[in-house]
Amino acid sequence: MQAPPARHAPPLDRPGASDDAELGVENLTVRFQGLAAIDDVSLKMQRHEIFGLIGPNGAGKTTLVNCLTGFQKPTEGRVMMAGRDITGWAPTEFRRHGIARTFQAGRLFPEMSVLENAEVTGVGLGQSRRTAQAEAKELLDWIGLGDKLDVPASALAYTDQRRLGIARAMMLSPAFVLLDEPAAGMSDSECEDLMEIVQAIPKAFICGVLLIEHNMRVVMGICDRIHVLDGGKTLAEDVPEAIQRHEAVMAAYLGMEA
Ligand SMILES: Nc1ncnc2c1ncn2[C@@H]1O[C@H](COP(=O)(O)OP(=O)(O)OP(=O)(O)O)[C@@H](O)[C@H]1O
Repeated sequence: MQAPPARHAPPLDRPGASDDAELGVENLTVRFQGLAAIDDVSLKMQRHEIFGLIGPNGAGKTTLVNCLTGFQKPTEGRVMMAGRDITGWAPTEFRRHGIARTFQAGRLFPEMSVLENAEVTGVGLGQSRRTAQAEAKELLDWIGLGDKLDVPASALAYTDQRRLGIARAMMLSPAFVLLDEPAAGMSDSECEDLMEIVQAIPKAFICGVLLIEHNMRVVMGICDRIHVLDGGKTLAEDVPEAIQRHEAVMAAYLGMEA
């Protein structure tokens, strides 16, 4: 893989997206037919860090990310960026203001080429085709897909589909990117590659990363801080070394892969 290009997110071209902007939720609750998928959770992340979000299946991780990207309206509480209440925004507004995400299921356009998949994101966000293509090529090169630009997304290996999902999310240099289980189904060496990519993002793009991941080697290896959810509630938030020693966290994960 090539070294990441020295690119920087233009800091003030989006409302609230200054270098020290924070993204977070305050007293967030999401109920589905009475069940609290998220129960009074508060957290805050910054643009220079990799922030892990972990918890057993059904803990509420995806629901929280859906709230942080406009895909889910909270029942109570607020979503905040740089001190601004952005709770009611639609997903496209979140994306236009520099909050991007990947999806567990990929959501690629299978018949379109790798390059077109990234390019179409830029065009959808208002770039000219030429600008979008140039940025897409640069990003795809960086992420290790530079030799597969013309390959249809459907023909990509699973891990390459994940890379393409990340490249698409990085179009227009977001201020924050939320990665939903990027290492799922990857081998150890593929995980190493992925960790290198994710680790480069905060410095190369001045972009905070929120990482949902079940692979504890990945989470403990690259996160600056980790927030643990269990049954929709915050169980702990701390640096990886402390989370690994946290008794309630260990109990919640008992029997799970460590
Ligand atoms: N649209 C929905 N309607 C009803 N219940 C939902 C909906 N989305 C999520 N839930 C429920 O909310 C809870 C939290 O789900 P969520 O997918 O956020 O957890 P998760 O931590 O991401 O789990 P996993 O690790 O398995 O992806 C679960 O009990 C789930 O069944």
